[in-house]
Amino acid sequence: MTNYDVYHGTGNDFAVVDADDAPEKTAFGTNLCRSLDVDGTLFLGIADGGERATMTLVQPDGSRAAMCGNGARCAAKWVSERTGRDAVTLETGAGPRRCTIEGDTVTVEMGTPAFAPDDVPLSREAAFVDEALEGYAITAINTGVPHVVTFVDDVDAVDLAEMAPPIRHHEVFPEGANVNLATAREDGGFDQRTYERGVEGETRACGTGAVAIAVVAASLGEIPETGEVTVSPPGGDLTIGLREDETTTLCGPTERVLTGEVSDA
Ligand SMILES: N[C@@H](CCC[C@H](N)C(=O)O)C(=O)O
Repeated sequence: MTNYDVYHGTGNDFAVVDADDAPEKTAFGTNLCRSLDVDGTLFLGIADGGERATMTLVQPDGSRAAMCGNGARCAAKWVSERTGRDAVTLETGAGPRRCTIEGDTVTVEMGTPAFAPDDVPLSREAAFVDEALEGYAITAINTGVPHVVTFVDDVDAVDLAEMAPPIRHHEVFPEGANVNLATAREDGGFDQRTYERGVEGETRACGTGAVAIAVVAASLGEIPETGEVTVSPPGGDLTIGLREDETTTLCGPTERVLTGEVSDA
């Protein structure tokens, strides 16, 4: 039997498994996603007494994602509950990500987002900034994984399940893209809805997507280039920090919802 915990970060939910307990990750992680109906399985390997941990995300379709903002928040909370530490560096496919834990609130250093075609990646040599694609004005960015952001009058008035797949699978994105809708609110924040690659559907929150919305909004002159902005997916509020050195942070609540065990067979 293998033990697991289920956490969510603003409604983005994950099974969390000790990497040492699961020699095979892809089939095991995919099956766990499907049986628990969660957005991903995180395999975590604590190292250096809890100073560091490796993080591998297996998604419901069997794919692996280099980075996951809400997954990183849940992972840091899981490590903290085992080590008693209030900080951990997660080794992700997108590089090391320092996380700090204060009670149930976790902040992740999300690094520097990139618009360059090789970084997103794009199958062309020019960045994709506020340009029409499949009927929407979109901007493409990598915040650890590829994202598309489009600003609309009302995120809830759009049929995300219908509009997102042609963009998510468009040939201009050789590795695909997560698709984010954003609506500016009068309080300076943004409403968010995200269709996620790997889940192949809408999730209740996406951390790398929230960072993408804030950074794209700043780059288009919609909000100041530095400071904090609240981005609100259906699952709650996320605080995005935009720094002068162009690095970003993601902060929000986490919650452990259940603990269980599953047969390895
Ligand atoms: N939910 C995540 C993003 C997970 C990765 C994404 N589905 C992909 O395949 O790129 C987040 O909180 O950032």
